[in-house]
Amino acid sequence: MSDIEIPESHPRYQSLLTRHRIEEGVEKGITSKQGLIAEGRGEAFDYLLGERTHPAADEAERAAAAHLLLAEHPVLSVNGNVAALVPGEMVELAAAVDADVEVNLFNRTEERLEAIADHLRDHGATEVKGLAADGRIPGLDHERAKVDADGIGAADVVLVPLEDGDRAEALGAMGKTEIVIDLNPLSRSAQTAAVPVVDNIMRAIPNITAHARDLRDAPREELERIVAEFDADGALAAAEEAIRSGSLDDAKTETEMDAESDAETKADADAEAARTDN
Ligand SMILES: Nc1ncnc2c1ncn2[C@@H]1O[C@H](COP(=O)(O)OP(=O)(O)OP(=O)(O)O)[C@@H](O)[C@H]1O
Ligand SMILES: CC(C)(COP(=O)(O)O)[C@@H](O)C(=O)O
Ligand code: BAL
Repeated sequence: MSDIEIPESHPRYQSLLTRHRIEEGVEKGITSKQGLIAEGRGEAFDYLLGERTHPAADEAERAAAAHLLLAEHPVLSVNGNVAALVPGEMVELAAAVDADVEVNLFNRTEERLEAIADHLRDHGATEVKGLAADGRIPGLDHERAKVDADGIGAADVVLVPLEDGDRAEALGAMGKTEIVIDLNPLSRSAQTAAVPVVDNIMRAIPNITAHARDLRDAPREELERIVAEFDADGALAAAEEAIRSGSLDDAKTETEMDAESDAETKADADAEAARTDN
């Protein structure tokens, strides 16, 4: 990694930190060079989204937590970018929802598989799947088809961050519920997901974990209600609207908008009353 220190006061500190983690990931043999390009694409969308978690993404993160808690066998898929950016956070989420962690790579090499598994173990993972690769996802011709039969192969809910739509579609065809994290609301993976989380993985994973901890003791009915009420198309539309309007900083939930409109009506009425009094 370059030795340049980024001051925390820099206005784009988080984004620069992210670049450095990816750069370091490449140097350690964890992230592919393609990962640098994928990071650049993600950054562009994050810039347009105001580099923050908007209310629709937070709702998706809560729905993701509910799905993971309800699952019989949840699995968190890890590629070279995910391992470089959020290794400890993925291990923490796995512990919070009792999920397996499985390495699954597009640019698959044995060296990188081993390096990522070691890196996850260094961050507290006790078991890392993906090295057996004794299962296959039907209908995929590339390396992402290789999965562990008792990992992604047997999962009912899979978290697939930051990757191509092909596998998201193929996993859906296998009847698995997919949670996708992708900053591009137009990507095929986000469009295919049961729960598209349009947010930076650096913010999304800790927030899903926080929701999971909050919901850990919730009755099953409440988790099922959160899952049933989640609107995937609405979440994608809200993200696209935030990008197009450039007004994410002002993005409000409907409740906030209603409250504001009530306040404005009251202010108008007060002003009118004051005029009448004079
Ligand atoms: N830090 C990040 N957090 C969340 N998403 C990210 C991050 N970095 C990159 N991305 C997103 O990850 C995706 C990686 O690109 P990839 O090439 O695998 O998919 P794609 O071919 O664009 O997707 P699709 O086939 O789904 O349309 C991009 O959509 C990019 O916006
Ligand atoms: C670079 C990456 C985001 C991940 O690649 P890997 O770590 O090989 O699964 C890939 O999906 C891509 O967009 O090209
Ligand atoms: N866009 C590269 C292929 C993949 O992520 O699966």
